[in-house]
Amino acid sequence: MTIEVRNIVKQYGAFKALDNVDLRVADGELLALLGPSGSGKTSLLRIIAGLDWPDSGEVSFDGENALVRGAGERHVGFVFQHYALFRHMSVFENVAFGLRVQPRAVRKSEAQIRARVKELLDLVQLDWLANRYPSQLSGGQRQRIALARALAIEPRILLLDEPFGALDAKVRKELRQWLRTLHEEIHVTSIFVTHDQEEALEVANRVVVMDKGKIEQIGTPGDVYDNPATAFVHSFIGESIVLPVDISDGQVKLGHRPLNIDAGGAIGPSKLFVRRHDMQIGPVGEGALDGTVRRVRTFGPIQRADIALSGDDTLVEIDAPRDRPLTTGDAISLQPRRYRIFAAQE
Ligand SMILES: Nc1ncnc2c1ncn2[C@@H]1O[C@H](COP(=O)(O)OP(=O)(O)OP(=O)(O)O)[C@@H](O)[C@H]1O
Repeated sequence: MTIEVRNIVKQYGAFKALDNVDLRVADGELLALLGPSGSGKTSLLRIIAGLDWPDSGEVSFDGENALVRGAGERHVGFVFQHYALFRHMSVFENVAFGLRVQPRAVRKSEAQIRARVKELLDLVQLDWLANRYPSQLSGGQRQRIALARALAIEPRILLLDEPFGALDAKVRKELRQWLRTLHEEIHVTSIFVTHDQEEALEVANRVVVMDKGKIEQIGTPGDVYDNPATAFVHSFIGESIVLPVDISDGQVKLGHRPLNIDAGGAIGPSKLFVRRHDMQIGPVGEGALDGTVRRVRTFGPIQRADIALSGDDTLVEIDAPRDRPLTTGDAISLQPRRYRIFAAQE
């Protein structure tokens, strides 16, 4: 099932939660909506689900207008962060629920329902928990059952809103892998909302980065990380060093210091973005910036160092491989290996 969203505007009073959003989701995609709190992710998901309506714009599923249908008629499965399972029902009955309440004309027989629930519990690898009650499950198990329940009605679209948000870091990581594998098996068009960039980059085929009700960039995880389209995307995804620069006559200056890097067409007050691991360390005077090492922490294969830049002591945090050991007090130079320059925003 393809989803097409066109020119969606959603206002709450004078506040625009969604400002002309356009999005096309291909059949079988696993798409992440990623953005900071309040960027409009949930508002967009609710409109696609049929739980809310836009002030203007269009939503279609496989080319058919979805806005004329309510949530119940859209054949959409949901999983939310706190998707309360029915406490008084066993795991089996929770998963069976959607099938039991279907209209009589399409309802499956008891034997078919039992077979379908068994199949779903196998799919989420929790068949051994069928007779337990929700209070007897871990948080991660509950979310997997919630997903089995959402899939019971064979939804054409699966919508997940921070499905792992309430779980601890280790369980989240396991469930990410699990969701990806599950999606490869079932291929239902899926959109999941997260504010966690690692989760989005690790799980999704494509990532939609949102800010202030607008889409900033749509791309593969590789695209949004390696080729951020805007300053916002660069600072939101991955850790970056951001330095205010000024560009005139093609020359990039940090304060009064010329940096000897290519301005790439930018003019006037701008921001230089460099990933922490993209700063090459060299002898003083041989890079774009000189500085002094202030502090070094070593973990795993990298050393993270605070460097005070010569001139105004601006501190930048860099990641360097351990084969070039840094010591507090070292005078060094930094040369951006890869960088982007964006016009400074007011
Ligand atoms: N019913 C409502 N009435 C008024 N304002 C609302 C309502 N629902 C959402 N908003 C506002 O719209 C904006 C977008 O909210 P939304 O829930 O879509 O953001 P989000 O990106 O999902 O954020 P979070 O990650 O915190 O859930 C927020 O500023 C929010 O306060």
